[in-house]
Amino acid sequence: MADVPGLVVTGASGRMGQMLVRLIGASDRARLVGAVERVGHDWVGRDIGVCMGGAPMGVLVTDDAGAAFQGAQAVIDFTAPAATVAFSALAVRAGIVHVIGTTGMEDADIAALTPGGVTIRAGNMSLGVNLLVQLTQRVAAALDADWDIEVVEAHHRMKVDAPSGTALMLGQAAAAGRGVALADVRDSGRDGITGARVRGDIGFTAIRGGDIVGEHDVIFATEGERIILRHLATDRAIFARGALRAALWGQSQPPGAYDMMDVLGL
Ligand SMILES: NC(=O)C1=CN([C@@H]2O[C@H](COP(=O)(O)OP(=O)(O)OC[C@H]3O[C@@H](n4cnc5c(N)ncnc54)[C@H](OP(=O)(O)O)[C@@H]3O)[C@@H](O)[C@H]2O)C=CC1
Ligand SMILES: O=C(O)C1=N[C@H](C(=O)O)C[C@H](O)C1
Repeated sequence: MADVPGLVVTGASGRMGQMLVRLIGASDRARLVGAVERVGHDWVGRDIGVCMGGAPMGVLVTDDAGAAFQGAQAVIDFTAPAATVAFSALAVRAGIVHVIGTTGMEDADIAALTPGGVTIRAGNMSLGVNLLVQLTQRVAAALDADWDIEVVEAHHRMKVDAPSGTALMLGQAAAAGRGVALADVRDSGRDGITGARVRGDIGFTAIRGGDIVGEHDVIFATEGERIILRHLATDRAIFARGALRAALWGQSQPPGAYDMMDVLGL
């Protein structure tokens, strides 16, 4: 196993962190060499496998990301925007691939990522959603603005950002298909006397409840008919598998900023 890439998982106690630790632990194409949590987290200093309620995995949770990255080949990072920006500098310094699943990143966060390394960032790492992004762009390109475009997403009650990263990917694809910038046509969070829909706008609606893993509809609605493109995620493993694939793919890439379309060859 020593000849397969060593991976670090940040936010190791999180929903995605634990999913990734399990996936990497069971993989024969990568090995887990680090698990990072924030300073003061009660898992720090303990074996990650035991913390997750299983057998020891021989990796102690650390709050020292810089040390964890040294000697690894990649870090898989599903945390929060400020943490991801900080991990970016440490990943480039350590010369390792940075796979970023974190969503809710503003333009300023993206601009603050440290250049010079291999960075793979996507608001959704699943094959299905990345195909849906392409379909959305094609359908939007085929239809004119008589067709209203609405993106509806649903997630679990603990999600902190809206619209979801996936919804924004889909909105950007629809805007690209139409040949417009999403920032010019984005309509999020209707409430009250909103007035009639503006022709050409792309609307976003976010539902939050229970344990919904992630659901996305792109609705194209016109007089007398509707087209709905839909992706339903029922298992977070789809995101973890995509992230592991990205970390392995990144090992043979020159420095640059990549996304899952690059990884999947779409
Ligand atoms: N791109 C994709 O395919 C997917 C993206 N996501 C995104 O991934 C992110 C995480 O989602 P999820 O796992 O559900 O969220 P969780 O809240 O369950 O996990 C986030 C983890 O990151 C930790 N964290 C936050 N800040 C730091 C820090 N400074 N240092 C170390 N650890 C830190 C949190 O610790 P603490 O609890 O102490 O705050 C927590 O353990 C979200 O942005 C989500 O939208 C999710 C699924 C798929
Ligand atoms: O927070 C989540 O859970 C998810 N986040 C991503 C997003 O914001 O789109 C991907 C997936 O939908 C799950």
